[in-house]
Amino acid sequence: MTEERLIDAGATREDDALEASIRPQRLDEYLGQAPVREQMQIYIEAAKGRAEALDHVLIFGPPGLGKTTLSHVIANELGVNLRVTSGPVIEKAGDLAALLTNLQPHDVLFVDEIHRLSPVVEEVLYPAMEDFQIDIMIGEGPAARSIKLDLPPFTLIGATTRAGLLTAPLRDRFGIVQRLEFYDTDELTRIVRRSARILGIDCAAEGAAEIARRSRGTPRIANRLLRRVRDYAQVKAGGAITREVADAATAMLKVDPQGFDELDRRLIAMIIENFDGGPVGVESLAAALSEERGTLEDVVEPYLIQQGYLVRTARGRMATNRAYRHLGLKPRAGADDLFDAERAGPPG
Ligand SMILES: Nc1ncnc2c1ncn2[C@@H]1O[C@H](COP(=O)(O)OP(=O)(O)OP(=O)(O)O)[C@@H](O)[C@H]1O
Ligand SMILES: [Mg+2]
Repeated sequence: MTEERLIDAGATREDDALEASIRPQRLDEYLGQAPVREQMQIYIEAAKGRAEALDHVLIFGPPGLGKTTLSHVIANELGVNLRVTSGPVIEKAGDLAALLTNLQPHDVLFVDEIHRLSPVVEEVLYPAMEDFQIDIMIGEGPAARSIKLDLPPFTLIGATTRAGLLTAPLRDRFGIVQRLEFYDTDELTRIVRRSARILGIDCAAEGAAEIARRSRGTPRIANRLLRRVRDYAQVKAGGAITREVADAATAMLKVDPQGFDELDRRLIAMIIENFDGGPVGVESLAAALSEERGTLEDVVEPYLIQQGYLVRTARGRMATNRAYRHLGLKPRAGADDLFDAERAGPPG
């Protein structure tokens, strides 16, 4: 993919630039995700009340739903420093040791893409998480010996789009596991209105709702669409984002009313037109679409499944009747009954 997709949930440079001003800092600005927010509020207050480090937190969910944001919010609410790193960046055990030994008591160490830690580094992390201790090797050859170092009590926050790729021992060491869900239209509407307020954009409630509906359940996309619609409003409509303006702007941007992007549509069309509606294995699908299997599994499928356009069955992916209708095709007779029966089986 060379061209940047408007609806792509991944972060871009422009996102990064505006990020600082609109990223929620406190729990009460973190909209939606009510169960996560309520639980975290209790855990944070309890840890502070006991003057302890918060238990380690694993946050998982598709790109752009607020994993990084939540980790910042948690550190802010705890009133501690946040150190940020990521799985692929920590190459050697020594890199991790250096990070850990530099923490202040109760600090948060945020490890993004934690499923990409190397096994050697992961080994160092286990005793660090469990006992706040690390074993490091001093010297080389026959004279080498390992010494134990005490660490300050700290909180590890791990984020991943792929909880399934985490090793069991690592997963087990997180006392708190939070799964982020796609946002509904009301929640995204509130997020758009909040961002508009901060960026000084004149945006009516119905305009915000229109943007929210087309944002693929994802705050990052909602914020990005808001900026593009603002451009349109400024040049074509005197600045204010009304429902009509949001409609016209998103139509110009060719954003699907369902918020689907090009890849969503290609995937649905591929299953229906080339694989007769499925079931088709994810590898075949990835090859046919010239996409990586991981992209399909982490980025594309979760939303399509949540919206009921796709099901994962033991034998592969299948398009639902809703997917047929989305492409303006006639559903296969009795197809969804079959899916319902198969949905009960293990995912494949
Ligand atoms: N609950 C929320 N309320 C308001 N805005 C949010 C919320 N969650 C995320 N955002 C906004 O969405 C943007 C993307 O969120 P974030 O960077 O935390 O996603 P992520 O899950 O870490 O994505 P990735 O997997 O790509 O790292 C942020 O700029 C933030 O402003
Ligand atoms: Mg992130």
